[in-house]
Amino acid sequence: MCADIIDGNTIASKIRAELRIRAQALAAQDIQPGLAVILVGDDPASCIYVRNKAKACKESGIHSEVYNFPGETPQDVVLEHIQTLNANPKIHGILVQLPLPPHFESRRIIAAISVEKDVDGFHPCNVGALVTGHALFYPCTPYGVMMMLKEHSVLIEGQHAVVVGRSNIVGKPMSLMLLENGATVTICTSKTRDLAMYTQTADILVVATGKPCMITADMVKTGATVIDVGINRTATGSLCGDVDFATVKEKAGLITPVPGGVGPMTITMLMSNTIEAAERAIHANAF
Ligand SMILES: Nc1nc(=O)c2c([nH]1)NC[C@@H]1CN(c3ccc(C(=O)N[C@@H](CCC(=O)O)C(=O)O)cc3)C=[N+]21
Ligand SMILES: [Mg+2]
Repeated sequence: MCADIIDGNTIASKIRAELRIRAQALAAQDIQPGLAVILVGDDPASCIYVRNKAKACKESGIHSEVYNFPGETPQDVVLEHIQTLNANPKIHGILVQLPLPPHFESRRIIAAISVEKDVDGFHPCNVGALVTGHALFYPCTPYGVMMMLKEHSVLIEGQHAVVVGRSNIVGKPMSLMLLENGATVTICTSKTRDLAMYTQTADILVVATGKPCMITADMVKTGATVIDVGINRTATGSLCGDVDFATVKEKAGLITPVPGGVGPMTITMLMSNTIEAAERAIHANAF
């Protein structure tokens, strides 16, 4: 068996074309969706992501502002800036690039973002809403994964989904979204005892551990859908995922590549959440 590839770039451009139409409809009402991105420090990977986000905004008709604070900025300065953005009617979405420098408490920073502008879906209120099935914003990476599954008509209801990774950004919300769609969900970590025993029974396997090539062909069921959320930079500067793509693609039914898989979808769903926030702001202002 040789897997079909789930092409993140192709699905992302299709969704972005739809988003541009929604942005044009907003423009006709004199509203331009606005996203503020806060970056603290100069981590090279974070800088690349933030640049990609700004570029995607431009392509989708979204106004974007990037605030790059020096790494040693006091937390209170950033908290105050978030308050200013919360009150700015031109800004519909606020994203604070993670990870933050060690002297920051990410929990406090995230909690300071207005719930209506939390396009990452990381605010505790939005996490609670997701848990109870009333999400305001789906976190961008798992949202992108769900769109990829939908685009390829992957059956979710009744299927066994195994998520490897338990982060607040990917693993936990991913598990909840698969559960919401009727999957039987198993959450593992990279340290799960006899991990292969679980992954071998997965109809849908989502891997987000940050451990390069940790999922090998022997760990995957023939015909499974394999989603690789990992982005690891090798010593030579190239990118690789958490899945050993070369061997797993010979056994899986569907598989995402790295790069060109989940990454472009993450940014696209950020654009989608920002446009959604701008559309909601019109209705809120109508009263
Ligand atoms: N508050 C916050 N929200 C995030 O959503 C967030 C974050 N912090 N911190 C970092 C992670 C990572 N992330 C990526 C987005 C796009 C690509 C992406 O476009 N990847 C390209 C390759 C890009 C490259 O060449 O490095 C691809 O996979 O094809 C990757 C990773 C968003 N994150
Ligand atoms: Mg995200």
